[in-house]
Amino acid sequence: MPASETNSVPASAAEQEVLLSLQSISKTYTTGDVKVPVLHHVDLEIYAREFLVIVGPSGSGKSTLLNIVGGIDTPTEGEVYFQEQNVSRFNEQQLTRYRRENIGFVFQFYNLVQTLTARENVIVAADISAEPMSPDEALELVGLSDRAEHFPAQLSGGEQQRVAIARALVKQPELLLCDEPTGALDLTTGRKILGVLADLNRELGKTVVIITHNSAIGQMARRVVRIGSGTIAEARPNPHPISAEQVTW
Ligand SMILES: Nc1ncnc2c1ncn2[C@@H]1O[C@H](COP(=O)(O)OP(=O)(O)OP(=O)(O)O)[C@@H](O)[C@H]1O
Repeated sequence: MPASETNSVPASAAEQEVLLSLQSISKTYTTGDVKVPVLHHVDLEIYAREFLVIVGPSGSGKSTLLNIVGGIDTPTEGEVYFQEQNVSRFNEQQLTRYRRENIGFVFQFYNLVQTLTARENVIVAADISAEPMSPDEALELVGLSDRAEHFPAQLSGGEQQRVAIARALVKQPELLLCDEPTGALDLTTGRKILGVLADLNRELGKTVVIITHNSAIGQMARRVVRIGSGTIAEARPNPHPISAEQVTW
């Protein structure tokens, strides 16, 4: 695969369709009298069908940002627009529907239900979705059809992460949000998972956002956003993204 085909974000700015927009987002956690300011007036646009990597050190606010994008958390100030909808004004019920219909989450430690097989983990997600794809198709897309009847404990870390990706994907969401998806994996397995995500971006046109402290992963994206101390320190185009197999750390 040529490096230029590693993701499908449009080459020219004029073609870029904004899928989600964060407008002056601030977040302060309050526990009793203690206030922890985490995000400070963050502006960020996520483009439809892009493969975006957000990098930053531990504690810089990456997960908080991703949780706000995904409707798991709400900002203290600012607006979140998904297409034309103001997500930051949604009530709990609307947020639940927003997450179910539009967002697939992939976490560092997979978060699978241990008592369910791979297929059943995917079926649970399909069952609460408006227009799911078939669970078997989702497992096939991540190359795990032959392990569908296995329980998480019978699968390697990389295989469990594939199940988690299938579970995120089965809902047919527009946006896949991945929080340190390779954080618990070795380099070889991590590359395979990144390859699966790049394929879903390129072949199905899914918008993929990866947050990570691992700046090497940024080399795969056409655009890398660097977050530091709760602000966007840099948003940099990468004209020569590399493929997942070429990433090294
Ligand atoms: N619910 C919460 N209540 C209070 N403080 C919180 C809460 N969630 C996160 N924080 C604080 O916000 C800051 C940013 O956390 P966040 O998890 O967003 O960072 P991160 O960049 O994802 O870090 P890491 O890479 O270590 O996961 C940290 O100082 C954290 O302690």
